[in-house]
Amino acid sequence: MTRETVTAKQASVGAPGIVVHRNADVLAKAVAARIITRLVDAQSAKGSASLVLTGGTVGIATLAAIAATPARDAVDWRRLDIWWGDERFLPAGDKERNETGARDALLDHVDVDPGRVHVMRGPDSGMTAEESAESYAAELRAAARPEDHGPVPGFDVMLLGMGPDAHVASLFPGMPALYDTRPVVAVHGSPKPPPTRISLTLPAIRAAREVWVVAAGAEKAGAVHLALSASGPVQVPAAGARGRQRTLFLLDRAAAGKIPPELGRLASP
Ligand SMILES: O=C(O)[C@H](O)[C@@H](O)[C@H](O)[C@H](O)COP(=O)(O)O
Repeated sequence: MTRETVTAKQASVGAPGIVVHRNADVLAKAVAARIITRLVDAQSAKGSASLVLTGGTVGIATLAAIAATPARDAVDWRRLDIWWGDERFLPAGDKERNETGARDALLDHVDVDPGRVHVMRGPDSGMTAEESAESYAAELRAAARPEDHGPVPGFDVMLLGMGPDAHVASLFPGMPALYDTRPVVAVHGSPKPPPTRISLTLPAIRAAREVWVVAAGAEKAGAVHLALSASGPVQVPAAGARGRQRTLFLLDRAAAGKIPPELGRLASP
């Protein structure tokens, strides 16, 4: 696995770390290995772990890479809480749901505890999108502990795909969800179909111990550049995606093509 990392300058406290891989396939496999290690460490330290999943090509490819590696058996899947950063507001089983993609890629192939797989409900639940968002917020609040200091649990790892417009989850530039202080909101009029979604907001994203933004392809390079520069999160939502303890941008070379010079040169061209 070829990995180029930005110079040590980038590793300053608070600044996102950047790790660049040869291509999207190596990226997915490398993120899979990183997730497995992080979950094993968390379970060793505190007996359980929590992982927030994302939709999108890299997000789902990463889950498939986890399923494909024997190292997946190092994770105690029964002691893992699984959440979503966003969901398309579609009926359970719809192939366009992020949940369906995650189940097909990984969750149906490992021994998860169904009671610890926290899905964002669709219209088949009888709830409106707003009610589904409120229901998910209540589930998050019930899972939060005193040490989390808020209504959202301190997720060990939150995976976030990123769009070419620098959206993360279903937080699209300039839309009302970016001004919302609640942890979960309904999104209407999403520029990325389908139009109605449920999404964590930036305050909920920032409750995570670690936020890992994963992106591949030249079409993401501009958004990566903006997200790593001094951009405002309303116009560049990925610029607001920061973990309490650590933030990583896990990229392929194409998506890293416009890394700002002030962030250091890639270790090798
Ligand atoms: O519901 C969704 O669509 C995702 O959660 C979304 O945030 C996705 O991760 C990005 O749009 C990147 O998607 P790609 O990796 O397919 O470009």
